[in-house]
Amino acid sequence: MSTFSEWTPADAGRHIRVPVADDDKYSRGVLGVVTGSAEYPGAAVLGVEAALHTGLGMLRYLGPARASDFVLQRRPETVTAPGRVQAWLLGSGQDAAVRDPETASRLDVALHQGLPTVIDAGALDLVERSGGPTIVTPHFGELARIVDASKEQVAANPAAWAVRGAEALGVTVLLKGHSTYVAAPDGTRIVAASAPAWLATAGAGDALGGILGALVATHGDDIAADSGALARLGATASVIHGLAAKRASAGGPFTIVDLIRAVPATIADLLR
Ligand SMILES: NC(=O)C1=CN([C@@H]2O[C@H](COP(=O)(O)OP(=O)(O)OC[C@H]3O[C@@H](n4cnc5c(N)ncnc54)[C@H](OP(=O)(O)O)[C@@H]3O)[C@@H](O)[C@H]2O)[C@@H](O)CC1
Ligand SMILES: Nc1ncnc2c1ncn2[C@@H]1O[C@H](COP(=O)(O)OP(=O)(O)O)[C@@H](O)[C@H]1O
Repeated sequence: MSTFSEWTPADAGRHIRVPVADDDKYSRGVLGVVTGSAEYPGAAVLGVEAALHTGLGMLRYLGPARASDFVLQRRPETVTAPGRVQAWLLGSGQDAAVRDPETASRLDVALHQGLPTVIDAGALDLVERSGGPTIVTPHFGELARIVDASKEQVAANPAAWAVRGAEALGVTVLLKGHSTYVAAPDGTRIVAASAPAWLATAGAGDALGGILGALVATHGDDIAADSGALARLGATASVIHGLAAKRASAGGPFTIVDLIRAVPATIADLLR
């Protein structure tokens, strides 16, 4: 049985890139995002919001028109024209069974660029086409589907199934739950457990995807140099997400928009 090391706030603080005087919006990192659908436009809004609150140079949103309209209404900072990106966030709020042809084509183009890629929800079935360093973010039900197990089997031993997933898929697996297990094909094994159970609410995973997408877009060099970097960034995203949830909660319920609003102050605390 592999040993998972616990990711602390101090570890997370060391994996947040702070802009320097020479930076511009391109050097900080550009994230391309193909998420959301006519059925689930809210997932696109939450992922974009979360990425922008985590900090990055630019976000290009290239999802379906209905979702794009909502994203722009909420975040006019978003760029909706195609162009160069350093990383991709794909799949949140999409259903593989009803994917429209334009979104399918945009996912395909993204997956073939060989860039660091975060794959969530409806794009999980496309993982084999991903040409770059890849991290997938399934919940128990989604991992069970991918590795052909039952949800009960995964729930009974999530650490072991995260490892099995990483071995079977050959990519880094971030398995979401009360404790989040991150396993990479190179043997990196990390667990993050900072979230209150109030976080078990719709849209929480979409926000995690955005936080992770921003961290991946701003750490291109580290990811190219180190096969365990994506796992460490995944665990960092999970710690930021969990601590922002705690801050939004203050012991009670909260909305995912509240969690996202708490992300900048959470990051500032981690950097102190
Ligand atoms: N505002 C928006 O636009 C939102 C949009 N969203 C988007 O909706 C899409 C569908 O996502 P989804 O997770 O609801 O369904 P899906 O992947 O088909 O699950 C399959 C089965 O797995 C199980 N299961 C589910 N969750 C589990 C868990 N945490 N832990 C363990 N098991 C779990 C459960 O099986 P059961 O327990 O019923 O046997 C379920 O039936 C997706 O694209 C997402 O991004 C949401 O993010 C919400 C906000
Ligand atoms: N009981 C729990 N305690 C703490 N965090 C949880 C709990 N259940 C789920 N989470 C977190 O909430 C998020 C749920 O993600 P996901 O299932 O993809 O939801 P959605 O698709 O609705 O966004 C994950 O980040 C997971 O780690």
